Amino acid sequence: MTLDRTASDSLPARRLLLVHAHPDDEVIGTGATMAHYVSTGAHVTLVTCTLGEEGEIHVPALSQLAAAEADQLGGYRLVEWERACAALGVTDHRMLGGPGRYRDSGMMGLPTNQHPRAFWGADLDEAAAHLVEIMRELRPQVMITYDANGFYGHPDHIQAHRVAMRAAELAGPDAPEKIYWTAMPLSVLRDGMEAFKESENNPFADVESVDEMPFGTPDDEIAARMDGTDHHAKKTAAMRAHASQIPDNSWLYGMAGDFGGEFMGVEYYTLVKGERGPGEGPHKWETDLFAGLDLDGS
Ligand SMILES: CC(=O)N[C@H]1[C@@H](O[C@@H]2[C@H](O)[C@H](O)[C@@H](O)[C@H](O)[C@H]2O)O[C@H](CO)[C@@H](O)[C@@H]1O
Ligand SMILES: [Zn+2]
Repeated sequence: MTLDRTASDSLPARRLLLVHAHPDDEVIGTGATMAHYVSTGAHVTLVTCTLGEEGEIHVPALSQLAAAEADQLGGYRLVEWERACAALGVTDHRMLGGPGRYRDSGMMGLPTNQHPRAFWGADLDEAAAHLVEIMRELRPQVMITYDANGFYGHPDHIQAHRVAMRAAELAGPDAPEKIYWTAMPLSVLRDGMEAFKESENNPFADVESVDEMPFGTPDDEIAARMDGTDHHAKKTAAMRAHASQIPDNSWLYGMAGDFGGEFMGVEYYTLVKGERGPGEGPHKWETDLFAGLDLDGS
């Protein structure tokens, strides 16, 4: 079967697709990876599934935009999201089904999960079809999304995982050859707990052990370590674009500042589809998500 030539013929040889739930997830979990691949000439496509309408607001002057007030936070976060993508150098950023198609479901168990447009209640195949269309257009070789728990259990993250994986099933020959899920090695979590012990803004303050965290992956189950410390400043600038969600006193800035690039500029992944390419270190972690792919014919 010969495929209709798609837009991908005119795109760079390496094409990366990321599927995230809300504006700001892209930078927190994968900002350095995105900046790295943009800077090395790959085509990076970000698909975000909701506008983040149910988010908290950490800028007092914007408090009336909240869902329970003027319900305008989604439109505001769309602009933050575009500015964050610009800071990372990402020009291809899309909302799944178009801006406003799927609504932020709120935290698990809240009544907002039942909103008629809540992403959590979306029809899986209908939502996946929007992503299949993008896969057919771009034929990305690599896709990044979350694990089945959505990394930390948020319903929109779980649904983003389900939609991304379903689309990869439906896309057939246009599906990504390699699929990664965002992850945090237990060794890094432990080091982070230790490093933050004396910090006044300690995100681990209420945690006795990493086993209490909703995320954490044994080091030998991690497949890739993306060192984007060269892009640590872009990631920080992109975080600042999400000011309604990431306040100036956020512990994330503490990570970026006090603990250097390891916590902010390095991002980790498990590999759930495709062959692992050559790697480095005791666990042979890949340092390139396109490692091992034949990019000539793709
Ligand atoms: C990083 C992320 O996924 N943020 C989501 C999340 O935000 C949390 C929510 O506001 C919660 O009430 C806070 O206690 C928690 O600190 C926040 O991380 O959920 C929001 C609502 O669905 C979502 O808009 C936000 O992007
Ligand atoms: Zn999120």
